[in-house]
Amino acid sequence: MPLTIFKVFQLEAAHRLPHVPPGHKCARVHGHSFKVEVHVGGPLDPTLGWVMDFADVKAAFAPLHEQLDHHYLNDVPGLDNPTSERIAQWIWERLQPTLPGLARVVVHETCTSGCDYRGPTA
Ligand SMILES: Nc1nc2c(c(=O)[nH]1)N=C([C@H](O)[C@H](O)COP(=O)(O)OP(=O)(O)OP(=O)(O)O)CN2
Ligand SMILES: [Zn+2]
Repeated sequence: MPLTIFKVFQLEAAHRLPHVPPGHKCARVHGHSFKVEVHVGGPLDPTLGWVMDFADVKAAFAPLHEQLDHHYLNDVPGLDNPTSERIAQWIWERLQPTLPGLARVVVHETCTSGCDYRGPTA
């Protein structure tokens, strides 16, 4: 990809990880201020001077933000085990059909941890 652009989204959500060993802190319900980066690659439009309008990235992500923000992620269909990895894949699968050039979905679960997903063929 010659150029990639990205947009960052913030979402507040709760989750628990149902398959961690007994006593693991993440077995308990807890919340995060997740940050999601959506990266889109492609050629530069010579007239507009951009890969894609940031507003189009925001519009594509909006229905997913609606499903995730201020929700208990374990209740979201397809997210019964909402690790950073599964959340990144979940977003990719739903975004890819409507966002040509999707290159990366990065989920920051905390300030220090997260997942960088570049699609199933990367
Ligand atoms: N590979 C993964 N490991 C963990 C995930 C995950 O999604 N993928 N998730 C968690 C927990 O949900 C937890 O909320 C985040 O874990 P952690 O980074 O350990 O959180 P801390 O804020 O306690 O981290 P410190 O930087 O050590 O303070 C666990 N593991
Ligand atoms: Zn967590």
